[in-house]
Amino acid sequence: MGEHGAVLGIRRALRIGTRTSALAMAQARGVAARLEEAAGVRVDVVGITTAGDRHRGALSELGGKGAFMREIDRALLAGRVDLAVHCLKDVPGDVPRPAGLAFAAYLERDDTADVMVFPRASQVRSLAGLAPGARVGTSAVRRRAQLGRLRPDLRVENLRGNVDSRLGRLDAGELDALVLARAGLRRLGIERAGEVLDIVPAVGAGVLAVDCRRDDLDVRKLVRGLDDEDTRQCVSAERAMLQGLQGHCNSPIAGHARLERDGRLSLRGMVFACDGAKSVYAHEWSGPDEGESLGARVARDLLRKGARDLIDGMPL
Ligand SMILES: NCc1[nH]cc(CCC(=O)O)c1CC(=O)O
Repeated sequence: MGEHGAVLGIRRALRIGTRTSALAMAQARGVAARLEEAAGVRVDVVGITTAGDRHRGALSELGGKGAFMREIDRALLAGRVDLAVHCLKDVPGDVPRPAGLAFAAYLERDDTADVMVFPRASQVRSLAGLAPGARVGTSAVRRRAQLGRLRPDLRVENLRGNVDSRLGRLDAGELDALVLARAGLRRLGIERAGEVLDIVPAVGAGVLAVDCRRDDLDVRKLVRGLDDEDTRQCVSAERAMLQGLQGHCNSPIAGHARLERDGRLSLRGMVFACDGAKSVYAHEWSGPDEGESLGARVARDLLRKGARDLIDGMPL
């Protein structure tokens, strides 16, 4: 047993709670493997079905917020699991996280690109190649709005469900194209040629966050070893912007922070009307370690430019 085995006392194995989708399980297994290697403890993955996964209808019927997290938060707080792995992109910005939990690590950011993929049988391989009025599947209003700006003629259809079932419906000919995160496809080991879309990513895109009980200092210390400092800086800015905008889990909001070569943080934020016909944009810089105030500043600028009406104009 490694150095941390002793630190963890009598706990000979740690349990990671996560959603049961193939993507969530693959992500959690990746984190488990890294922890096992770093700490020499056994790490098991426990799949937890959430209300959001069980529910087939519109998410608004569940009250929207946190439908994919509540059961996992409870399991973690109750000690049924010791850790949880979340796509930061899916963590709502308008509901506070439970006070007893803390993100102990943000893994190094993966790809943030949104890609358009096409049916295997189709000859079309680009957004520009789609026929007028072609059907494109996505459930994210951020993607819908930005597609509307690029190709207002497309028929964007609301499509929920896991990546595999979406691709199945695409290949079955129900849709002419689908927009997905390239990071998700990579983590699932799915090879599909697609076109990277020139759209602004979601807040937290491509970032996995590892959640722990706040008072579980042994585990927090161990998990902190997986934290990527540059990613933490960027997400602190993006999340502060989202909080400043009180964005919900499916708001028409895009935000992307980067660390410039000179060490400054840069944050671009955009808020759209649902068809993309209107939008507001802000881009600001700050020194390093000033992500929170940078995010607040960009949010204020967007609100001053009319973001509130665009966000509230969206049905949840
Ligand atoms: N809402 C689903 C979701 N949450 C995170 C990812 C992909 C990985 C990431 O961006 O962290 C996906 C799949 C997708 O949007 O295609």
